[in-house]
Amino acid sequence: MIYTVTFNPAIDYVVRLDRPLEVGEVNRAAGEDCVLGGKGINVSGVLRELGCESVALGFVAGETGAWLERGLAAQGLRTDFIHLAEGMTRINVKIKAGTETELNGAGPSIPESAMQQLEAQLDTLQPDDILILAGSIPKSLSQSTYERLLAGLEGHGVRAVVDATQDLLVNVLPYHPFLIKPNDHELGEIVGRELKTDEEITAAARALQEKGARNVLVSMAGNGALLVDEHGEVHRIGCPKGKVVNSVGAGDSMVAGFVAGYLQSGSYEQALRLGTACGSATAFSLGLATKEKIEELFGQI
Ligand SMILES: Nc1ncnc2c1ncn2[C@@H]1O[C@H](COP(=O)(O)OP(=O)(O)O)[C@@H](O)[C@H]1O
Ligand SMILES: O=P(O)(O)OC[C@H]1O[C@](O)(COP(=O)(O)O)[C@@H](O)[C@@H]1O
Repeated sequence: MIYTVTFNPAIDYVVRLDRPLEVGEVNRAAGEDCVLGGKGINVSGVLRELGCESVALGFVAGETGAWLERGLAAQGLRTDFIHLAEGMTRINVKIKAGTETELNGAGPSIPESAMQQLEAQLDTLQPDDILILAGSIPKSLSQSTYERLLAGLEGHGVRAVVDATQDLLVNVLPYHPFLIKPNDHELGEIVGRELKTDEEITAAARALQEKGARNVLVSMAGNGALLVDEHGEVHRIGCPKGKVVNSVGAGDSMVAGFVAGYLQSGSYEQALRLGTACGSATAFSLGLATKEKIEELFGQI
């Protein structure tokens, strides 16, 4: 079974302007949509489109949390969220005005008792299960939070996928995650320099492998992606052509496609192709990638 964990789920409030955003002024939207999101939840949504079952775990709170949970159930997603007694699941504002501006909320605090509930859920995972830890954590938690979960699972034979930034990601490397997926900017932040060429990206990805990561997938938005696999082989892929509508969730879609592709084929090359089809299918759609859009783009890669 595949489990995704979203510590800080979100309702993505996507607002479209038909002119550039004017900071400090009243801006009137041309239209708006609400998308139920958060990185792990997005991964679960795209996995479902690919015919892979998953359970979305994580923390929800308040009326927005109830809305999120109800909405995901209506979409047919399996969830097993922990309910926090205080606070509210955040609303993240995504402004599409030619360029994309994001305003992501802080999210509710997660008390130690709720952390322990999550650990009890993860204790039931079986060898060969896949655990996907994706997204930020509320400020109240330490940057060793993902590390703590992987330390607790050592020896269980669970394969971990981690999509996070900075220390939250770096701290899990000694636990040999099966896959990490920084984008090129996040990878640059980790190694402390701007990465401009494929050679520089490859060298930085290898540095994270030396610290313990098995496969490092570096996404580069419209420039495609680069994978350094666990055998040291470098795979480079571009993107299919299309009109970008909303790239929120493209990275999560790529993670879903990569995992599903690898489970189906055992091939990193195929995993990268399906990951790319899913990432671009989301970038070219208002919400997340659909099965039809993924199949259409997969045929073009
Ligand atoms: N503008 C785009 N055009 C085509 N494909 C895209 C675009 N943006 C993202 N994608 C696809 O989605 C993948 C992940 O996107 P990226 O923006 O790098 O992830 P993240 O959201 O994690 O920063 C890319 O590698 C690519 O396959
Ligand atoms: O565009 P990406 O990186 O795939 O992720 C998009 C998702 O991540 C979020 O931006 C939240 O990100 P964080 O958890 O890192 O704050 C959600 O609002 C959105 O659904």
